[in-house]
Amino acid sequence: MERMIGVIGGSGVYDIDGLEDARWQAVDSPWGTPSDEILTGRLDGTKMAFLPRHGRGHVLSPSTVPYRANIDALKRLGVTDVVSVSACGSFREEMAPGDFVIVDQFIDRTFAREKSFFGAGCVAHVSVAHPTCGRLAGACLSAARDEGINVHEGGTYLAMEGPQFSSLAESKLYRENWGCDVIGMTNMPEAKLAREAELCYASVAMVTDYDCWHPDHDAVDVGDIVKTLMGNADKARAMVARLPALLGAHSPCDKGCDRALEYAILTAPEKRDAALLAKLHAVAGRVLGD
Ligand SMILES: CSC[C@H]1O[C@H](OP(=O)(O)O)[C@H](O)[C@@H]1O
Ligand SMILES: Nc1ncnc2[nH]cnc12
Repeated sequence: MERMIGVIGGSGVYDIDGLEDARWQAVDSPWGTPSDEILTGRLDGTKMAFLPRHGRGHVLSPSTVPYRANIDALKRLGVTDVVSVSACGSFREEMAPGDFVIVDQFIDRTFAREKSFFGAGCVAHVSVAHPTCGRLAGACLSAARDEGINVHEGGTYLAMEGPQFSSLAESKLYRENWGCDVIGMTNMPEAKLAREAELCYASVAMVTDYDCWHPDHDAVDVGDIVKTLMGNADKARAMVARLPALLGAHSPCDKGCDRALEYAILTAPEKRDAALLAKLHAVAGRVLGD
């Protein structure tokens, strides 16, 4: 198997540069239409695929991003490693606007999204105790450090439904009682779906603001966010450009992300739903067979 790095670009990140043989291609998925066409090409010889999460021109809200179609489409293209780059608010003074956080935990407060490829007719339960891939996250950390970015290793990301930002009471709850470090609206269920699809997943959260808990920042202002976003997006592209050299050739994931479904499917083979199995072909074909 050949390594292919998939990058899901969040707010402000609608393309990546420097790809050889670059082309935007439509990918069909039985889970719906992905957020946009996918930009494919090679970087330092490594296969790359880039998908703008909200679509070019930012047309999709966090609740309407087709998370299942996106992950399925990346898997269909041959992606082995998914790097999510996202804008986020910060709950920590030391995680300042412009800093990057290599997220390693999530609290999922989203409620209006499809969260699994599995369901009636093929039930599966994967572990998300460690929802990001330590190896891929480590490469992102090194890439960001090498780029001179102020980057924090580890952090808990509160995934909220949105699209409105948090109230002050929510912001204080997440920060003071739940110990969260950053907040955003998109990494869930994306990370859960990547795990179900046996893809390594890392989340690079790029701080744009202090949410509303901070005494000097009364409310989140999208105008301020956009100013910070532009600088963050340039840094993200530079960080991504360093990943092929850091990751090298493909090898089985030492954290087991690529075998997440090994013992996850509970539905007896004779009770499985043929239509659902057909939809699961790209995501779970390794364990379901043909
Ligand atoms: C920039 S305002 C809030 C918006 O930005 C983040 O999106 P993404 O995670 O795709 O970068 C945040 O989650 C909200 O969707
Ligand atoms: N404060 C915040 N809350 C939720 N999502 C965000 N994305 C960027 N800043 C955010």
